[in-house]
Amino acid sequence: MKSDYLLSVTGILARLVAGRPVTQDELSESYDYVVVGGGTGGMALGNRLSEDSSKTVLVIEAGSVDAGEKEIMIPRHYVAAHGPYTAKKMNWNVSTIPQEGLGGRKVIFTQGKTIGGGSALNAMVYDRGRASNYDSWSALDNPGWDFNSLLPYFKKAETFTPPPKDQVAKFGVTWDPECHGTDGPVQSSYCRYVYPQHNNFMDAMKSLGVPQPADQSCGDTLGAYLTTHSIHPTNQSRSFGRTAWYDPSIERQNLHVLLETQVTKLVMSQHGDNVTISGVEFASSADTKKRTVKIGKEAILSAGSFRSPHLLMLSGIGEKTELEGHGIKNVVNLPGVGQNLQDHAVGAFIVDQSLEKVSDLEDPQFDALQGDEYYKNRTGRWTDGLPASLAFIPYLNFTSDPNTVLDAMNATFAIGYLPNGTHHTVIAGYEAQVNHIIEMHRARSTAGQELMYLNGGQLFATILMHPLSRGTVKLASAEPFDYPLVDPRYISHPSDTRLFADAFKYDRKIIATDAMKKMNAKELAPGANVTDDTALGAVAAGGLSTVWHPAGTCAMMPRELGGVVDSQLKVYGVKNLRVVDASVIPLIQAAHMQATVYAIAEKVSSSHYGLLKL
Ligand SMILES: Cc1cc2nc3c(=O)[nH]c(=O)nc-3n(C[C@H](O)[C@H](O)[C@H](O)COP(=O)(O)OP(=O)(O)OC[C@H]3O[C@@H](n4cnc5c(N)ncnc54)[C@H](O)[C@@H]3O)c2cc1C
Repeated sequence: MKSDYLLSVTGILARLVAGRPVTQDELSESYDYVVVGGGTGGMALGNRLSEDSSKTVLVIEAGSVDAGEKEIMIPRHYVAAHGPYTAKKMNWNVSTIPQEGLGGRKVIFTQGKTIGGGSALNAMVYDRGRASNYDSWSALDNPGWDFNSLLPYFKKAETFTPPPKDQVAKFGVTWDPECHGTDGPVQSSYCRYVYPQHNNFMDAMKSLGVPQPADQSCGDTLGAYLTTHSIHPTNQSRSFGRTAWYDPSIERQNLHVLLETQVTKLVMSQHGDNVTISGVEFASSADTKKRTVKIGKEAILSAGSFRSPHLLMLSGIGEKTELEGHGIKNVVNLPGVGQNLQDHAVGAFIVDQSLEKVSDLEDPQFDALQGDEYYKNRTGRWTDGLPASLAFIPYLNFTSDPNTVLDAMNATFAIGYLPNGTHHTVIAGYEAQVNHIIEMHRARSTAGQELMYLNGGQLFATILMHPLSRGTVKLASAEPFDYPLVDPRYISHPSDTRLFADAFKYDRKIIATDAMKKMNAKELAPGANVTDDTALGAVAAGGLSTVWHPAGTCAMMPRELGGVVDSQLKVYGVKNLRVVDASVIPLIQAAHMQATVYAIAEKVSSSHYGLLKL
């Protein structure tokens, strides 16, 4: 075990242990940067910030580090990545509060609690939103966050590998190398196994006028295609926060990672209106003694869309009345904290089709053979298990009634569906967002739904890309080990239900295409007898779930629009505190999350925003 002594910038002689996580007793008294949460954004930051060997960096992660278990690493076991195995130690195991729109049902909300956070448990889809999505961030008064400005950071995080020749020949995959990175830490490649039914899907989509984009990473995501995943192309295993960012940096002597420790509060000093973070408080459990570590330069919250706002509130940053209601002194009155929660809800259309039996991994003998093939050649069904055939479809392309749906989204009416008592600045921010959503739908410059064609076409999953419903994250109590109350308020805006009804009707058009008829595709659910919008909406509500994409709860927007961080991701009213995770996304993009979170971390840790130079 190597050890060393370094002089930190604050002049404190610090004992730094390299090559492994540190224990609480091995911590230095002070670090230049303390990153709270070693998840998707946090571990990327920990890595990038510690590239400068003159800076000391501490990452504090509530979970532990995986040991390369098959449940984490192998695509075939993806479902296990948010199943019982990981539930024991890598998942926060939380649910939403009862959802009014879902008849009081709670939704289980998997959240990673390990190095890599969500990137360790997710379905590995590695994609980007449409250019207009990021351009709308910029238009919400965040200069520098349009697609073209973000593209270099998407590329910086990525090493892209094109599909093998046989896959190109069989499935017509296209790509544009100009839009990809070649030496970033995160691997992006195509799943080695592709269902033969992918071609039926592509043909069906084509016959309905849905094109295949040359490469979705270039800003034009609309259309149907085979997506890339964060998978290592050689060994067909997960590329994520641990493999991409933690493993390559843990040997650095200026980086400390403290595991199984929860940050409980930010320690502040206040002189008049000047608020500075002087340290962070942490503990390994509710029963153990709390300790603190000092901060030389900045604290960075990367605890995810539920826990970053939670920590702000526990520390006195948030809506005054809510905090005081829990006996917490309000240091900065920031009503946007924990508001503006957006998530991608999903509804299912179930299909019976007989082209090929696709669930044969349930046959233990077949599964074992496929396992052997995986370990020997890294091919076969074990390299699948993930969503791969996707279509991003503009709303006006699948609704039968374009004018009515857009009129019903009207921002002036939409604010009536926000939670009672929403602060006027948050309302103003929401109105601005809704206007952007309507504009993107009208111009067909974004997707209304992502259609996932799963298990070779046995399940069509509709994911609502731009929800108008907004939820909240609130304190359950002032006790830091009590998980906050998560209320996504699914389908609280009626337009969201309407989109699911429109999508189900469109699914019926898909299975009526010649390409699907060849597979004898037949609707199993909702069922042909369910036809009117109200009944289809009720079916959607009955089965509605999440694809675990919470965002927006520490939104990057002006303060007068309910924003929590400015366009440098600095928390308003505090001198040296940033948030770098999915919570800063002001308006959720029509895409999955991880590539965007990495791009955010890459951008903020580049010299552009001066984080490294402060
Ligand atoms: C099951 C599942 C499937 C998904 N599928 C996909 C997909 O296919 N593609 C995609 O792009 N996205 C997917 N996502 C979403 C994506 O993974 C997340 O949006 C992304 O990982 C969020 O990154 P983050 O940095 O905001 O938070 P996280 O990665 O969740 O990181 C937060 C970290 O902070 C830690 N933490 C929290 N509180 C504290 C505290 N008080 N003290 C110390 N540490 C703390 C947590 O343990 C966690 O490690 C999926 C997510 C899930 C859960």
